[in-house]
Amino acid sequence: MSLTEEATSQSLRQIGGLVRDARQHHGLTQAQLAERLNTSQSAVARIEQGNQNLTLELLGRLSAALESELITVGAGTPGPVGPTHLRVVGGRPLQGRVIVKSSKNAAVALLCASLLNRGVSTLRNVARIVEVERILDVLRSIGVSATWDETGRDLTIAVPDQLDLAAIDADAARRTRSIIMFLGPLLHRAQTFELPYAGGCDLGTRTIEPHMIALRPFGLDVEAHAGEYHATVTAPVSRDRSIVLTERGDTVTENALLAAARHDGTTTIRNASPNYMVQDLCLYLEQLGVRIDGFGTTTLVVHGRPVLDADVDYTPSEDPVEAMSLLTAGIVTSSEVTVCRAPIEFLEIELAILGEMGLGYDLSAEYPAENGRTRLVDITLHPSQLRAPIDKVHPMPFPGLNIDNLPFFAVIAATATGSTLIHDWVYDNRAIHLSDLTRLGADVRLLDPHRVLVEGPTRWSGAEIVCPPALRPAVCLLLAMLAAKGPSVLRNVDIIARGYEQLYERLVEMGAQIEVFHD
Ligand SMILES: CC(=O)N[C@H]1[C@@H](OP(=O)(O)OP(=O)(O)OC[C@H]2O[C@@H](n3ccc(=O)[nH]c3=O)[C@H](O)[C@@H]2O)O[C@H](CO)[C@@H](O)[C@@H]1O
Ligand SMILES: C=C(OP(=O)(O)O)C(=O)O
Repeated sequence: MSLTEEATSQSLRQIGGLVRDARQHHGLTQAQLAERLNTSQSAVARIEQGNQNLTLELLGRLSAALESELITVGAGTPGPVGPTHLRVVGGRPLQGRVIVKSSKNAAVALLCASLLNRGVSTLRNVARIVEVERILDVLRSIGVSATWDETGRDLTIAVPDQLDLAAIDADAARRTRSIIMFLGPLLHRAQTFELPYAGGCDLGTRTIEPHMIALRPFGLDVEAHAGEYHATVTAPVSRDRSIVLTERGDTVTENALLAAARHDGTTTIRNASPNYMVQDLCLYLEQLGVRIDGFGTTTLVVHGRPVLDADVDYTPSEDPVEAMSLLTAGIVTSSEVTVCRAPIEFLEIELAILGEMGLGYDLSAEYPAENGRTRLVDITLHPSQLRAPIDKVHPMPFPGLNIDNLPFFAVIAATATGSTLIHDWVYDNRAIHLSDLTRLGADVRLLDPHRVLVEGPTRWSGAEIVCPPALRPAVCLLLAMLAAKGPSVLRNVDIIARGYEQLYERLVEMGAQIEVFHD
């Protein structure tokens, strides 16, 4: 063996060791990692033993599958590296068409809902995002079989009769708030159980009290201590009941639906959220045989069935927040682009405000999403001179301006002439992150933790910024960098993968100049 061959083989063994450690850290078997990579278990075994030549492409897929950039190939020496960064050269118009992917928030609700089904749930066209992988890790850790098909888009989920809740992947669970939606399905399966605290983005305190109130009529009592929710299902439950949600929250409505689905009787949920992810969940539950009256309204009447056992096939709808992100990319770069498959019902208020601000756009005829209910359109943007809206921009539970779409209005307002007041009454810590836009030349003043005043138009300039620990504000910075002439660097962008699939690649396809790099 020559010296070069010796060095290569040593490098491959080192990489193999890193892959094995990372895989075990994630609690994955070789077969599970193989599934994520779309390869065979024997190929993973060869990689871990250092007996497999590695292309850059395979290294990239390994890093994505293991949720972290473990390996870099620089100057011939592999070694551990830190987070992912972006180098952006902005000021270039985008062009062409971009297709909106299916939603993160429906995907996580449907994954939790699959716990209700004794049959096999096939979920199609599921977003390949870290948030989905986290819930899948948790499901697999308790014994659920979840398999991607060979296209990597469709998931088959089969739940065993007995779940191994003691083996729950607490690390994955703590990194997502959606774990809270295990409560509704699990209260039918165990009299006592523990779940790790729900986590997620740093948006300030997010109460789970409405969930406790909504699930109490189903006999659920939860005590929180030592990093865990200790759940007991004891109280006797009546056949028919009416629940009034104290907040019209999305996941609390979903939790109430999940609990009601297997309750033998009728549950009326008042002040329910009719938002997009709730609608997807209702449609899936209907396929499981649960009748739900009031679809798309704030009063849902659920006719539960104690046993849900059906092989179902469901495709969640397109993500309105992704659509808003892509629209914002087009608006702030003054581009003529078409955002295809946008769920119009969940963007109407956003578009009405943008129309008032002077945005020119055309809508195609409506067509149905795969779920048969959600109305989609293609939105073509025309470069427009924007003016600030007369009234403040503020979110409301649906039907209102989507809370997750609000941050994008800060970037858009910065390109408009005049001052825009943005009022995020919802999250304590989200508006604060928008003040990072000043680093790119915007005039964004934080009036208090919930209100920012944006004065436009902005002469954007490039800068180097570290991503805030919040998904949407992080994407807002990236989009502002697309508007800023010259180079920018956005550091620690891994949080974006929590909710967006191939965002950079798709923006690059539209003409953006974005390069991924590591230290
Ligand atoms: C997985 C998922 O689906 N996540 C979405 C869901 O989270 P989720 O349903 O978990 O949202 P929260 O329950 O945290 O609600 C968001 C905030 O709004 C407040 N609140 C909500 C409703 C209401 O009527 N009154 C009220 O005050 C809550 O107290 C909280 O501070 O809804 C949020 C608000 O749309 C979105 O940002 C999240 O993307
Ligand atoms: C706040 C968000 O999501 P989550 O509820 O998953 O934290 C979001 O999608 O912006």
